[in-house]
Amino acid sequence: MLRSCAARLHAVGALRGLRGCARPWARSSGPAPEFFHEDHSLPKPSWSKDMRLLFDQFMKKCEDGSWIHLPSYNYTLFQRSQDISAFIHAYLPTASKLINEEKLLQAKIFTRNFEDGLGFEYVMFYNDVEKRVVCVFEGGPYLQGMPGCLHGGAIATMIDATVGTSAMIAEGIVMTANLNINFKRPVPLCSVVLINSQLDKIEGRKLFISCNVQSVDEKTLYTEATSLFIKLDPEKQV
Ligand SMILES: CCCCCCCCCCCC(=O)SCCNC(=O)CCNC(=O)[C@H](O)C(C)(C)COP(=O)(O)OP(=O)(O)OC[C@H]1O[C@@H](n2cnc3c(N)ncnc32)[C@H](O)[C@@H]1OP(=O)(O)O
Repeated sequence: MLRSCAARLHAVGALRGLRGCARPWARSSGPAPEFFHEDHSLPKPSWSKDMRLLFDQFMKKCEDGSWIHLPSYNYTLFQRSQDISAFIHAYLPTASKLINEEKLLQAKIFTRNFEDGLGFEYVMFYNDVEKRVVCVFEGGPYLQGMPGCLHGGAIATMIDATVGTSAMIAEGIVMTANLNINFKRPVPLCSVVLINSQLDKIEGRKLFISCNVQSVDEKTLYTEATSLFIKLDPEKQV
């Protein structure tokens, strides 16, 4: 079991551009640039007390191996342009006709490219037995929607990232087909929330993952969501 869990986390690593992972579509090899080495899910001076407290609590749970801390980087997928190109041609051939490959060299994960403390601050943990990914998330002042509240799109983004991580761990290369969100209470800007996701079932290429967003004391249920992810089939012309 640990072996298969490690294999799937390895797949997530590959998706995030970690070094040394098997990438069947990759045509080149060699060391990754330095920017891949910074794990953005580790404590920073800009983190709030609540964020740090929850990080420490989850890291404690990681000690017996039941939970795993998931690293996170600010550049996406692959470190070399030919890798990106090979991936897109293999998995997204229709989209590839419209993609400007020069611009791809500048691509970054948008949740990881705000100044520290101003945008998305988050860290995820994974429990293989329970098939859960939990994200500790604090939305900074640049994510305001209604005055004093987190923008719904920012919440949707982090839900997508959390359930997407769960889907990638389970099945590798997936895309969101459906994300259904009920916003039940406004999330206060700059507060820490817990995004709890649960892999409910897998049917063929379809992965069903549910999710909720709660306050740290678990007294307020802010948001509930369900999602459908589809494992990409390189034989299909998506
Ligand atoms: C990187 C590290 C960062 C860190 C990790 C961060 C993670 C972030 C995750 C972000 C992920 C995204 O936002 S992805 C971006 C947003 N999503 C997209 O752009 C996807 C756009 N849609 C598509 O490309 C396509 O529709 C796909 C790939 C989803 C599915 O196309 P397909 O492969 O041709 O599959 P298809 O045959 O149509 O469907 C397969 C089965 O699923 C069903 N199905 C398909 N879509 C739906 C649907 N919306 N609702 C219900 N059912 C559906 C079909 O009926 C069928 O069921 P049956 O007949 O078999 O029963």
